[in-house]
Amino acid sequence: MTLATQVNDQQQSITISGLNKSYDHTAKGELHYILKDVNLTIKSGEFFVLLGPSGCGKSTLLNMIAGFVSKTDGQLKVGKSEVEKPGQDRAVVFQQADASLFPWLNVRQNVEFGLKMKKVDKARRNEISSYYIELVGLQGHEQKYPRELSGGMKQRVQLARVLANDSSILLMDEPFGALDAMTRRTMQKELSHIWRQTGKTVIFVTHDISEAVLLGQRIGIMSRGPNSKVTDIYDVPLHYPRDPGQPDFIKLEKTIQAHFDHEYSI
Ligand SMILES: Nc1ncnc2c1ncn2[C@@H]1O[C@H](COP(=O)(O)OP(=O)(O)OP(=O)(O)O)[C@@H](O)[C@H]1O
Repeated sequence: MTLATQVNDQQQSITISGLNKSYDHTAKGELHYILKDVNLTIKSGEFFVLLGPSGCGKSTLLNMIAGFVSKTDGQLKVGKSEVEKPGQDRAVVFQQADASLFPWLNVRQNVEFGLKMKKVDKARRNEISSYYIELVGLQGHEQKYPRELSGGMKQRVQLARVLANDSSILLMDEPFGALDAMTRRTMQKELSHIWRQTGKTVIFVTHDISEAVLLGQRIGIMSRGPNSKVTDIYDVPLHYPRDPGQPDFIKLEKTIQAHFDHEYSI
């Protein structure tokens, strides 16, 4: 089965220019910036990784793109439109799948939830959910409830639901951070495979250099906060699927590690 008509129909890039975010003021009454002068363009269909130390503002930036958090000033556009609120073109995958799955719905019902809200008819819902359940490797588990699933399986349900809703942009906030190493590696492989199959735009937040090099076409490095911004962008000129044992992979990992070592040594 192919759902090719369902994807790639909303191609749009993300343009961020002079973007600032402040929640409060300093003692002198000046704005205290979490993010200051963020400039970034993410191409449609790109797999872009945001990498930075804990607390630098990665989630804040992702949530601003999602429309959950408002900007203080600057420009943040998806396609030609300024982001002002959440939209169906953007979907967020959180670190904890538990918070986003409905415990009273089984796997298929969770995956179909958004489609039902959009009043997609039952036969089509079934077709779409079957496709994505298979894509994330959950066939045979359709009737199970979240409490009967492992952490990795729940994360797959979250991913299948987001894919079924057909947002063109996936915003992923450390989605595999809570998984054990083996499950995490499997999920990374599957996500990379799914991205290559669907052509969606992915913005993936992590503080794990190896994960960034494994998945991203480009890696945006965020500086330590406050006044955090994207200071450097690394291209990852490695073919997929990538092998973390490969010399060029290790070399890039080391280069990025040296970047952080340098920043923290000053
Ligand atoms: N609602 C809020 N009000 C005030 N400050 C906030 C709020 N949300 C986040 N912050 C602050 O913004 C900064 C960036 O937080 P954010 O969660 O974006 O960082 P992060 O890079 O995603 O961190 P981590 O990798 O640890 O998840 C932190 O100093 C945090 O305390």
